[in-house]
Amino acid sequence: MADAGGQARIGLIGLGTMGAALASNIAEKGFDIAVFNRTTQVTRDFAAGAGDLGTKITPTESLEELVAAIATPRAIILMVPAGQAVDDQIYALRPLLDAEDLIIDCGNALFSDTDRRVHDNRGPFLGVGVSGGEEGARHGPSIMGGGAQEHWDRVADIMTAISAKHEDDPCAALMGPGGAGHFVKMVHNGIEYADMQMIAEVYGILRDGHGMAPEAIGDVFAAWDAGPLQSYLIEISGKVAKAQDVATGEPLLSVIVDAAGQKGTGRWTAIESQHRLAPVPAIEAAVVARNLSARREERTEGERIFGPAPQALDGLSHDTLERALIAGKVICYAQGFEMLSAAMRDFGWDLPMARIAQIWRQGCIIRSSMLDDMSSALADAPGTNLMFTDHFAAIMRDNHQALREVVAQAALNGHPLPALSSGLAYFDAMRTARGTANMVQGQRDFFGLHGFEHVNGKTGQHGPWAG
Ligand SMILES: NC(=O)C1=CN([C@@H]2O[C@H](COP(=O)(O)OP(=O)(O)OC[C@H]3O[C@@H](n4cnc5c(N)ncnc54)[C@H](OP(=O)(O)O)[C@@H]3O)[C@@H](O)[C@H]2O)C=CC1
Ligand SMILES: O=C(CO)[C@H](O)[C@H](O)COP(=O)(O)O
Repeated sequence: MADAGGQARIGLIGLGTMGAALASNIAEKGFDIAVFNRTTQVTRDFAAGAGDLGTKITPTESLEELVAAIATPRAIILMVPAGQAVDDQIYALRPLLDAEDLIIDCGNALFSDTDRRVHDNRGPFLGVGVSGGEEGARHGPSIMGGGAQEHWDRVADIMTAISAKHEDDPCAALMGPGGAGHFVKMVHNGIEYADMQMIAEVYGILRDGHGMAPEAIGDVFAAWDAGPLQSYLIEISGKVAKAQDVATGEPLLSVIVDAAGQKGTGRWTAIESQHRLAPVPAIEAAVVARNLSARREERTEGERIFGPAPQALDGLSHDTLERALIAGKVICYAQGFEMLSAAMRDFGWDLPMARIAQIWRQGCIIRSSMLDDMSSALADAPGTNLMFTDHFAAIMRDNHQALREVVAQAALNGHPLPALSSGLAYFDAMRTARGTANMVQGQRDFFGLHGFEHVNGKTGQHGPWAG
């Protein structure tokens, strides 16, 4: 689909893991694409390895050459690290572009940066969240667009064509204006963090509590992947557990250091949730767990001082663990969707909540068989916490006791379960009509005359201590 002058329909900058895969996907769907990478050899290698797709790909070795290779009005995708690299790239590109040329940041930008870039009046800009890792980018990611409708419309055919499909329904949509697309992608990653952490916590119980070998743990996850927990993350956890280290023949898990990396999207979700007064404790706990995992020397010293914590734990069946994870999974998504609701309220966005659940059904990291029902639940009861919708309330009724048993047994036997336990506390707090914040209000009024609301509805009340 080159234009009459033989120019490319779209350009892409950044041929790393995601950019190379996305460029190949775009070319495969029939769109001519011009590509550029900071390190020229990467561009040459990419073009040399493009095979049949080579006829659709124009490799370029300068920004000027890239810009000249794209039909006007131009559209150029950025697939470079979030932050300064994106600003630098925009700064370098804009002087070479026409006023109506569109820049599309498909990396994991902080949504407020995207908001700033959309509104900086330097030219059309979209911030687009892309999920699915390298495989998704190559064969069909989930795509969450943000920016003006008229700008999205200019590339909607490409976004739709390259996206994952769920029974022919494309997993690509415009979420809203400004940074809405990157906000939704950030929350997607927050849910991803919490779900991954809960799976890792159950892995710990199977390993340290039940003394199971990785291969056998992989079988358990594989069996769960055929039931209500069916999801990409459960599937790959089974595969990770079964993988072997090529050099030693040992289970791969036994040679991987227990310190989790992070690029920031989970941390941003946790921080932003506080600004929005949107409780997402399971997501926060997952971020904390990654931070704790990095404290390897201190953890080793702690074990020397106190002895190893996790003890054998025979009382929990696989069925109970599966049920606990089912409840945990619902809680992860409930917290994520609640955060999206808070963003709608605070930013005046009209996020398509049910559609978001639909475009997460394929292509993205948190794809799960539960998302079909989540989409229906969010459509039927907009604004309702997912845990309180008919379908998911029934799931929580059936499974929260298992989550309780797992958290209780784990606590008694020294297994740290930060995400599962905070998920349970969230559930219990959200089902308690009369909580304990009356005490906090009493304390605040005692030391600071902050006032409290009386149960009779009168506000600005004070205790006797206030005189
Ligand atoms: N990996 C994943 O699973 C996913 C990643 N993302 C997001 O996609 C974006 C790209 O990630 P990924 O492909 O994994 O990253 P990689 O590290 O694989 O690739 C980064 C690319 O950006 C280029 N680059 C780096 N710094 C600069 C700079 N200062 N100026 C210009 N170009 C630069 C690199 O060029 P060079 O060859 O010269 O180094 C390379 O082409 C990130 O925002 C990431 O968060 C989103 C979803 C999934
Ligand atoms: O966006 C992604 C998946 O959806 C990226 O893989 C991201 O890098 C994952 O986050 P982190 O590196 O912090 O684990």
